[in-house]
Amino acid sequence: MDRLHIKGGAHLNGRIPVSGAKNSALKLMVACLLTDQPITLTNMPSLADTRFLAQLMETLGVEVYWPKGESTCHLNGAELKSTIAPYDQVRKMRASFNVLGPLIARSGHATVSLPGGCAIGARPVDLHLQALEAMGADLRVEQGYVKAAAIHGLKGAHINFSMPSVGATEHAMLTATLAEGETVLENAAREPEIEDLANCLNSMGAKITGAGTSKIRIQGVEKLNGTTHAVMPDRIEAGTYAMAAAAAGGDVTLEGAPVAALGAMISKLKEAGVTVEADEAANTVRIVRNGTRLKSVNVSTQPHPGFPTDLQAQFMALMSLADGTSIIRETIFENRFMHAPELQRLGAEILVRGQEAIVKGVPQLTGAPVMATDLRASVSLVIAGLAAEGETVVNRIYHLDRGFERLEEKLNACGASIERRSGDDE
Ligand SMILES: CC(=O)N[C@H]1[C@@H](OP(=O)(O)OP(=O)(O)OC[C@H]2O[C@@H](n3ccc(=O)[nH]c3=O)[C@H](O)[C@@H]2O)O[C@H](CO)[C@@H](O)[C@@H]1O
Ligand SMILES: C=C(OP(=O)(O)O)C(=O)O
Repeated sequence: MDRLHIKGGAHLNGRIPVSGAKNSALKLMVACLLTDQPITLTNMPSLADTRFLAQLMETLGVEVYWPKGESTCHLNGAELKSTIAPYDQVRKMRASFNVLGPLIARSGHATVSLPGGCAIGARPVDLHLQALEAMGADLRVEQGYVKAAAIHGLKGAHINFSMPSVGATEHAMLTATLAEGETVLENAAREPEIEDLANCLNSMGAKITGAGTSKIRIQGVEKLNGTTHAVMPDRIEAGTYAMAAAAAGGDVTLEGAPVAALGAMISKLKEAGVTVEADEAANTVRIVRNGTRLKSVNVSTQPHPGFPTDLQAQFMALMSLADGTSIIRETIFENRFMHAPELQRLGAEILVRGQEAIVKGVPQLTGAPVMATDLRASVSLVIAGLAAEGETVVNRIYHLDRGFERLEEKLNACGASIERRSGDDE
């Protein structure tokens, strides 16, 4: 298993290009199931998750042309050959479950394994299933699979989500594009990736309005066309590198950053005493911290436009070094503090009480062997390792490879010292 050896203590200086967003790319790939015409996605991040989903697409009969090292992915679902998404190809990530509705819309039936993804909470799929049932799908859950059929086709429906769910909103929106009549989604999630998906679907001929607000209307159409669409930049990757620069110190400019989507993160960094220069026209964010100690800041994760749960672990690494005590509340997932005991190995002082972590900042962290437990937890350990004195070894980095493209290369280009080695955990 690969691990990262990080020599901490160096300031980061330079420019980091932001890759396409994993959480957008995955749902955009699923959209190819809705049409028999080719879809071309540019700015595609080459990640374990996107490559793995490409394999599931191939199992379903989609022709995928995406050479290694290229950021353009061609998907052609002219003829689907299967409507079964097997356990082994769905269990590793959340987004793969979103093939269920599109397969029903396209073929009238589907059998899809219950999903996996980061182990950060119970993560039920009840809202996904309720939305599909409201559109007329008959569903049974048997032996870990959802078996679905819509003998009379899918019909538009009025769906009022009991909580905003990113995955359920996207799933319902994808499915409703080909349902008969109008679908209205109330209390929909407002994450920017939902807007990205709606823009792509509209360019395929869908009729979606309101994406990015809590009320989305989808007027079903008979057929969708192919398209070419650029995946939006990854706000979580951008936020992660912003926090890495803030923790290690230095002067880093993020290039191709989705500035408008980073509002909550930028204001928290500023509160912590970091200089942040965001330029929306140039799509850049400059992060500067030289010498001054970070200030402690409280944060509570919230659905967009609030502070994202996918940046909570990274912010905890940062607050481990702040002057004072900060309270970090996780309100989206019930088990997303697994990085706390690992950060403690580096000398962080963190007390977890239910949904709150109380972080008492220390002046200096010290390198140690740690273990990655999920995607964002892993990268929080990289951030802490960059700021720590001495060597940190992050074991089990396959989690990291799910969501960060060329992480060592990007950080080393700014002066970090990160080396990937294979072999047993240390
Ligand atoms: C691939 C992808 O895009 N993953 C992101 C997506 O996950 P995902 O789409 O899984 O997250 P959701 O927004 O659905 O989850 C939010 C909350 O709703 C709950 N819930 C969700 C669905 C459901 O049917 N029933 C239910 O109770 C979840 O357990 C969680 O407590 O949004 C999360 C919240 O921004 C991010 O952390 C993930 O990185
Ligand atoms: C939680 C994440 O991914 P997934 O939803 O696939 O588990 C994430 O990207 O942080």
